[in-house]
Parts: sequence; structure tokens; C-alpha cells
Amino acid sequence: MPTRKMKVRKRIALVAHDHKKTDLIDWAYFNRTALAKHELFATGTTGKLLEDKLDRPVNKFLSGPLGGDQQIGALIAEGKIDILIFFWDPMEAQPHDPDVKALLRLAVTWNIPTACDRATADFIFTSPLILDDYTVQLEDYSQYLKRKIK
Ligand SMILES: O=C(CO)COP(=O)(O)O
Repeated sequence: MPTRKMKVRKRIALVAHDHKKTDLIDWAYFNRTALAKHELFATGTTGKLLEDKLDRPVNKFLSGPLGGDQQIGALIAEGKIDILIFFWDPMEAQPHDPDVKALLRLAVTWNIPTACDRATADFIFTSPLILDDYTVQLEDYSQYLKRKIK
């Protein structure tokens, strides 16, 4: 089975919809010491808020509705994101819902630990694996396709 290696210093993407931004920023501030060990990526507005609150640089992409989710999805497909913290809003449709779905789909496709709420983010950040070099097992999609075609 193919694998992908995650180094100790993880590349973490953080994204939040507008009504979830306060939750994400609070969570990130509470976990700022743990986050300090890792490299942060974010969609535009979320990234700006994180930089201000954490007083540290964040690799910022476009705002979500303008393509930021797609940019993070592309990095996941290239094996350049290790963890996704995405507090999406279950109560409000987004103009870019297809992009949101695509990002979540790629995270599952590439076996990326993904937290869509604070409880799951806490589980990820209290896992011993966060401090390890960690090998992720990837589904072999060429095998999967062969099985499907038969
Ligand atoms: O819309 C988003 C995710 O789908 C987040 O984008 P912003 O961080 O730019 O608000």
C-alpha cells in the first residue's frame, strides 16, 4: 500500500466560515503553544485573523469564496498539507459550497486528519502522533479503479 510521510513539524491548514471564525480563533489561541511547533496555512480572511491573534506569520491564500479552498485542496493533492482544521458552518449555505465539498473530499481521498469542530481538533492535538514522524497509509486508487472496472 502506498504511504506518505508526515514530519514532526506538520503543515496545518486552518479554515473557518464567517460564523465559525470566533470558534477557530479561540481554539487556535488556546492551542498557540502547540501550534508554534508547526507551519500554518489558511484561507485569506481566516489567515489574517490568525496572524493578528497569534502574532506569527501564516501562509495565506485567497479568500474561500474566491478560490482559497481550492488552493488548499491542491496542496493536499500534492502532499503538502498534513492536517486540516476546517470549521465549516452547518447552518448556512455558502456561495462556494462546491469548493467546500471538494476540499473535504480531497482531505478524505488523501487520508488527511481533518477536524470540523473543536472536539475533533482537540483529539488531533492531544494525539501522541502529532509529535511523531508519522506514516500515512494511502488507499491505492489504481487498484481500486481496476477492481471497479472488472
Ligand atoms: O470561505 C471559507 C472556507 O470555505 C473561508 O474563507 P476566508 O478565510 O477567506 O473567510
